[in-house]
Amino acid sequence: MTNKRLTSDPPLQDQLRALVHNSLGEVHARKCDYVRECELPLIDLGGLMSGEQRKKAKCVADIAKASSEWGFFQVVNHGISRELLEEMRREQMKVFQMPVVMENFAAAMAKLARLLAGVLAENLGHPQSAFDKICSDNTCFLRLNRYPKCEISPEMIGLIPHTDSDFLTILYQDQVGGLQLMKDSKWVAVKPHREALIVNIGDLFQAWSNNKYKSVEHKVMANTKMERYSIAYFLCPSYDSMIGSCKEPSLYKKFTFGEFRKQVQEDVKRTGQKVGLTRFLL
Ligand SMILES: O=C(O)CCC(=O)C(=O)O
Ligand SMILES: [Fe+2]
Repeated sequence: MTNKRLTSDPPLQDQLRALVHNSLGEVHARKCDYVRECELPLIDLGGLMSGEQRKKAKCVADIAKASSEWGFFQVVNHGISRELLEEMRREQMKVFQMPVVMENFAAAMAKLARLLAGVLAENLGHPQSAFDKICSDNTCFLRLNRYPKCEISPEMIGLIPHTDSDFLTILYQDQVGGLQLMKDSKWVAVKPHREALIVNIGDLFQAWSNNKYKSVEHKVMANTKMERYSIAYFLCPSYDSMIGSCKEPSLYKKFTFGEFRKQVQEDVKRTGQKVGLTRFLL
């Protein structure tokens, strides 16, 4: 993730600048005509709703006239409240700010994920930078999860049991709860902590660490009263990165992240389930 991408607002500003620059010659080559401001035909739609036939007919005639003479018109008394329009505008502005916030968030998560992966690598006698080169901003990603409430049953699954196909995941969850993980062959529910982010080891770290670190099955149960939101950041290597074991004898065959993903996708397609790391056991 480059600084350029972070500071560019709108995101494609550089490309836009080049485009404008290239087309400027063309614009100046044409004669610069004076553009007059106009007032579009303004139609009061109150007439349409009125019980008075005469007013209604006048309104219809105005619409038809503007449609044939201008092909454009503006309407007032249209029935859409100012509050709704303004609320929508505020939401629109948020949507357009979203990519910038997301990029900043992903960059901060990436830094933390790399720090933790480095510490775990060092603990097994490898340099802290073991994953710096192979982890790629192009394959790391954010997943924005929403779990609607389910009033019918507290047993409703929000996200099926799975392990994560990455090195390490960082999860920012709200206070609703619902995340469960396998501990000593039993499901346990994670108690939300307002200040804390959750970190879990993924399949690639389990393979790299030769089973020292565990990629544990987890799932999400839907809440009966509240919807739940979480954001997960997945630290992944580039697809051609070879994932070997950090020590011999290795329990797993060597594989690239690309091969691993392909195998997972094929298994899911064929059996409806992820088989995961056991596919690569020696
Ligand atoms: O929402 C959660 O708590 C977990 C999400 C998760 O496991 C995932 O996105 O892989
Ligand atoms: Fe997960």
